[in-house]
Amino acid sequence: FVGGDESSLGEWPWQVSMHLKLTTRSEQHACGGSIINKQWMVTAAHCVFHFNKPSLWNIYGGFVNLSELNLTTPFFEVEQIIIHSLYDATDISNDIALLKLKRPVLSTDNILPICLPPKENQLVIPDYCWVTGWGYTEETGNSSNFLQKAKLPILSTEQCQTKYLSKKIDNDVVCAGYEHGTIDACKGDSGGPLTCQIDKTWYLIGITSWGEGCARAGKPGVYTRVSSYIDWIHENSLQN
Ligand SMILES: Cc1c(O)cccc1C(=O)Nc1cccc2ccc(C(=N)N)cc12
Repeated sequence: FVGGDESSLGEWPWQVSMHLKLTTRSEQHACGGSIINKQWMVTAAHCVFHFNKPSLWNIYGGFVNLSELNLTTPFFEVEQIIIHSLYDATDISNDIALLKLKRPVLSTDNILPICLPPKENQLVIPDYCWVTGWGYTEETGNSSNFLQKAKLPILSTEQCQTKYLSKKIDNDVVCAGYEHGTIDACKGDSGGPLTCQIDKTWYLIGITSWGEGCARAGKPGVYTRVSSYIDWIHENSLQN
């Protein structure tokens, strides 16, 4: 995340780090994700599209400092990966996936689910919301050890379309960012949450998806609009 501040433990208890196992003994943070109930988490489809074997992933929750993790740190294993059937890598549409965890998440002070918004836009989204992640701190940089956070202004669909004239910006995404750039999500933040506090409750409004470069002026971040996928989430994450 570019231009953010360090988060404290328990501030974003739904945030998880998805570690991709490259070899039997090495893994690395690849994407963020959000816990939505005791058995399921949501992330971006582009995080898992080429790595859709559940055994490739170790999910870490309840911490803010990546460098604290070691081979004895407990993690959640993935039982099932469900990628939206309409995910399209060319225009990065329907960039959403569900991961079923092998064991239920026991909520602690530092691990709690985030609320899903009601479907369609029944909620009034505030002018500013929060984005968090361990992604690149510069466009050509590398991941941050500490979970970063920043408050970003929410753009209207029309405003965002004017920033990306060659792309399709519709109501299935939500854009966030300052006109001058400077503060923005980046590679490695993908799949993580855009959360808004509405009447004292935190809701998962967006999933970090893409942007042209990172923190560039006039190039806001683009997030999957979660309220457009509530039926899909409920249909696919049946808690049996
Ligand atoms: C293509 C690319 C890189 O290779 C390295 C860093 C960034 C990029 C890039 O253009 N954008 C991106 C690539 C992958 C995930 C991204 C997530 C968020 C944003 C954002 N600005 N909100 C940009 C992303």
